[in-house]
Amino acid sequence: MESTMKELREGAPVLEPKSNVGGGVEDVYGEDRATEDQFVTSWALSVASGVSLLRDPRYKKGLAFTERERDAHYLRGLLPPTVASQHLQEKKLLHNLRQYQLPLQKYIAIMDLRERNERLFYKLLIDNVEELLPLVYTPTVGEACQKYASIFRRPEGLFISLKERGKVLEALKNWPERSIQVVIVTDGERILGLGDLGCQGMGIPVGKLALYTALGGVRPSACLPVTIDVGTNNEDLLKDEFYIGLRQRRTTGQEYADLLHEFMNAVKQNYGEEVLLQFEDFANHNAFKLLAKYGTTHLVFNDDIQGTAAVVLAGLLAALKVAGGSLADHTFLFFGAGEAGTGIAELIALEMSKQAEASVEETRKNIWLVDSKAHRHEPVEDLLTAVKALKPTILIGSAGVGRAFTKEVIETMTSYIDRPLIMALSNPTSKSDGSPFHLVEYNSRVFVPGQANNAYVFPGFGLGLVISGSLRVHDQMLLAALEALASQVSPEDFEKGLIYPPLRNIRKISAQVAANVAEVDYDLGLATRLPRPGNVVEYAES
Ligand SMILES: NC(=O)C1=CN([C@@H]2O[C@H](COP(=O)(O)OP(=O)(O)OC[C@H]3O[C@@H](n4cnc5c(N)ncnc54)[C@H](OP(=O)(O)O)[C@@H]3O)[C@@H](O)[C@H]2O)C=CC1
Ligand SMILES: CC(=O)C(=O)O
Ligand SMILES: [Mg+2]
Repeated sequence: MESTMKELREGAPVLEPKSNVGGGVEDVYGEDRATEDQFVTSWALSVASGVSLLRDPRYKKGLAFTERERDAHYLRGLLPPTVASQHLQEKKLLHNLRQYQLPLQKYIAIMDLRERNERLFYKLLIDNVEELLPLVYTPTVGEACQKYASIFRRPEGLFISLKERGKVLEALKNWPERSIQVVIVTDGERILGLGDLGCQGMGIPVGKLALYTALGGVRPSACLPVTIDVGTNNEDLLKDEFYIGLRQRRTTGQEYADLLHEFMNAVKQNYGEEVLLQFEDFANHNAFKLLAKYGTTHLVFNDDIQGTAAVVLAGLLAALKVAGGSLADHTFLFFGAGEAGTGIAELIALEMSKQAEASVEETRKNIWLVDSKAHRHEPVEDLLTAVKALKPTILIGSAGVGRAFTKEVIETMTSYIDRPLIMALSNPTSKSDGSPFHLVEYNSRVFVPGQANNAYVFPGFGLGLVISGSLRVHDQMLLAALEALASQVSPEDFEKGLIYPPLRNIRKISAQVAANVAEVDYDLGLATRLPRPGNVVEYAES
């Protein structure tokens, strides 16, 4: 004991970065085990101790510091005598959180926890994912973005505005972490279904990256949330005296492209070829262009287009296991022909062409998309007329418009098919048919509506790219990811009418998704972390 104490006081034993399988993902900082109730060595530039340790959100444990840690880290007298387990801290926090009436109050409380005690935040999120996901993520994060200026306490993530033109690399270098593996970037123009929230869109990359850690196991310090601020066309924000972003209308054209280009190149220059850049909540007119432009030079992934597509197709494949038949037996109608709708439609067409050995052009013929103007059909007035005319057997909502799937629409579908498949994807609740949904009790039976959300795939997908050191995203990886997700739906889930596995299993699901994605990376020769691990699932789980 004496010698251990001495060792710790004189500086904890140096952790040798282990070159474990593939290299580059070794847990030098102990973060991968961050939620375990374990002895903490507080690595910073120097070993933090005393008051500075108690104030360090990454290493502090509050009352959970053990007697041994209190001696080793000069904490004697700075804490009350009780040593509380992490489990007890978690119980107290959950109790406190449940006292708040409003979801936004809960959001503020949980994000405050993240600022105070990162380990406890992630532990809480991991253990209570079903309860807390709607706070950290959709729908509450949408409200938080709308009210971002008024609840703003301290900056989170990196803000790259037009003021940083020519200095983007400098701004990246100001970020305290060096080993970044995942960047999520938004320009705030299409935040969920809420439209242009400008600089206040930052809540989205921050929330999604919290899920990268909690759901996908990527260490927090390797995650970088970024908001590109090129102005906003939201008149209310421009008039709001508390607005935190650039007070000008959105820059477009060359100026926009130049800032994005400088950013994309600076990220690659600073963090290397294998850094994953996830585009999130860009408006339609930029999202497809950016993905096409940078898909060949960077490791980029658009969650709204690609992640959503993988999740929805996984749900369809799972549903077909119950309903029988194949994708080709169905007529698809999308309400909303944007990033989500067309992304899903294209992936369905690709999978159908694989299954039916037909051309993608041919398989697209069973898929219809409706926006506020109709196309390749006599113009139709509304969704109901479209349903009557096309008789879809699968209806997917991705228009960001609320209350569109009326009783009449559903009843029309049930008039020609016993069990239509209906997926309401739009977010958040105020702009949708209500994802996530409440339980429904009917004829003494309780129905649990599933939530088709890209959170089922992106954390595992990103982890797969990270652990294999992928250089590019390929459609085959999306197919591999969705197959992994669909395979996780158990007979018990089907029994309950579910086509997605419960979110409480999400870390296991993410590991499976990651493993499938990494396997494709290796197969396609796009992986740089060599040698290829023997058991990729175990590797992802580790
Ligand atoms: N569940 C999930 O995982 C995901 C959900 N989403 C949600 O899906 C929604 C759409 O996102 P995204 O596709 O990226 O957005 P886009 O802006 O790219 O697309 C929206 C589409 O809806 C159409 N639309 C808008 N208003 C109407 C209307 N009144 N009637 C018919 N069509 C309409 C638009 O076309 P036009 O304006 O020309 O009519 C456009 O085709 C959002 O609510 C978003 O939050 C997105 C990604 C993932
Ligand atoms: C879930 C998501 O990515 C969206 O609604 O934009
Ligand atoms: Mg999104």
